[in-house]
Amino acid sequence: MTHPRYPKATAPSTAPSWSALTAHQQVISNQPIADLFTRDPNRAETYSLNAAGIHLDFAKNRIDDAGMTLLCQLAKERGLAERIKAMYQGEAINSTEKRQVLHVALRSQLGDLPEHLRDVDAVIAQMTQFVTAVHTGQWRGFTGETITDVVNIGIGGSDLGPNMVTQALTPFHKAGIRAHFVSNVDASDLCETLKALNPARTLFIVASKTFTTTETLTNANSARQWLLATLADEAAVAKHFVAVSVNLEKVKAFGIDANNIFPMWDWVGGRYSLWSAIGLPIALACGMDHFNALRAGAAAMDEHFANAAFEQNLPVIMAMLGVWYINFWGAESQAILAYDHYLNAFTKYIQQLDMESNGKGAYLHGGYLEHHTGPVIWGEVGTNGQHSFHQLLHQGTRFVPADFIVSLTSHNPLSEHHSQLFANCLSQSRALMLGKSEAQAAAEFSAMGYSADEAKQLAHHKVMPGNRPSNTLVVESLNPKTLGALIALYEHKVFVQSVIWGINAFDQWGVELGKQLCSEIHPALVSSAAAESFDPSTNALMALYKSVNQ
Ligand SMILES: O=P(O)(O)OC[C@H]1O[C@](O)(CO)[C@@H](O)[C@@H]1O
Repeated sequence: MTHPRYPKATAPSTAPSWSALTAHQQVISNQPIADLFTRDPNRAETYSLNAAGIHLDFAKNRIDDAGMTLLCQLAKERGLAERIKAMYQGEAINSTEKRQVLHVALRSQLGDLPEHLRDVDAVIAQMTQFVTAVHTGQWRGFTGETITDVVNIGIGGSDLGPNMVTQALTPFHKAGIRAHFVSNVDASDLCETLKALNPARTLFIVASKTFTTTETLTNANSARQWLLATLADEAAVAKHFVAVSVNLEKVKAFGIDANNIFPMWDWVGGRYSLWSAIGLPIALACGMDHFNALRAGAAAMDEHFANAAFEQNLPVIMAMLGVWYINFWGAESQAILAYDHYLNAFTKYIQQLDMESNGKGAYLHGGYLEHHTGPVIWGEVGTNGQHSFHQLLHQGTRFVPADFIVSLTSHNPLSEHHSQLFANCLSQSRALMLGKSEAQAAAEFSAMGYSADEAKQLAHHKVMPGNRPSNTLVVESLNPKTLGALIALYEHKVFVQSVIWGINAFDQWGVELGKQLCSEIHPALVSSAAAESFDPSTNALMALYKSVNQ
């Protein structure tokens, strides 16, 4: 990466531990992970930590004590302790947007909040009242029917978090109410969702921090038309639409009753907002008690993150191992492999959290980076991924660190399903670590009856290099509390990495250009005039669209 300006002063490579880590990587690069267990019989124990109901086993990593010490030293040299304090104390650490970053305040337990954040309690109280009213049938639709279906209309942080958590907490859903999520401007998303719904029993939540997001406003307008097509009275909107936003004026202009607005604040980033009223669909699906337990789980992780020494700090350890692989081993991606079907949407959620936060190329105080930042996040629930892309994890030429996530117990204890699932999870991390040597592979072919020559030749195709690192995160049970802690763990991991890299994890200017261009392209696309003012490729593709749509 070559950029014209590069301020050496803020580069992480100027930290004394950086060059020591570069040298240490050379020392350790030929060391099999399995040998680290031989050298240190207590490794499984010493490379495991527990906090907020989460057990982290990071023993299957290409790191030793000296390396861990250097990584923690790097965190210290980059001023991590001060940055954590600055975030918790409400300094405007989102400096490019001049904003505080206070998602941590959203999970403070009631009564804990300083004066200027008391609004959080007020919104939680408003949510509690509303959720109770919907659940008890006190809140009814325009024709007097109770609400059976809630449709959250939002995108990005106003969709991925609540959507993922609502799915993950399916075993905790209340009977009689279903949550749906519409995010895509593709009408198929909205139309397919509405197909099975009765307008008289449907409540829409328009979730948009800014209330300017085109996809959300387009979907909300179409949802309102769908509602009014049946209920045929503008007054129905007040009984079927609520909104969550910072932008109260824009919500009112849309026609949503002032009493139906759940406020949020500019100090909550979209991808960190599921703890605010953006979590309303979670609370409606599961009840306020479970929503508060989710917040409490996150609060327990917040406390651990703020107080534990770096050497025992789960988010710090995971973040520094990520830095180790990205900046010293050349890893370009990170697999998130949840062995829990309820975490089906977890990787997608982490994609926004990590990639929108740390997909950056400039230093916090200006100047371009000369080192890599956030990885490509990808993955799928186990065991499904095993029959799809794990081939690449095991034998591909790429180096992909993986996080395995698994529960000790199942919400559906059916015959041997859970033991099979758990065994598969352990087998994958073990296979990644151990691999298979050429001699082992050849012996397997010989045992199958191949000649010595054939066995030798075919062996290459069965060789697995091994030494592919992974973390394993274990919870006793996937419940609101452990899920809250798990999400907060990843939030803080991402923040720690941003501090090491010297970037701002809390802005997202990179998404703006596409929005700007769309505001130019869309009017030209629907105009009858030929599009000629764009690049030739774009002009030609617009002409193609117009040839069938006009
Ligand atoms: O809640 P809003 O303002 O509609 O924004 C939705 C999403 O759009 C983004 O700005 C990116 O396009 C995300 O950061 C945000 O979560």
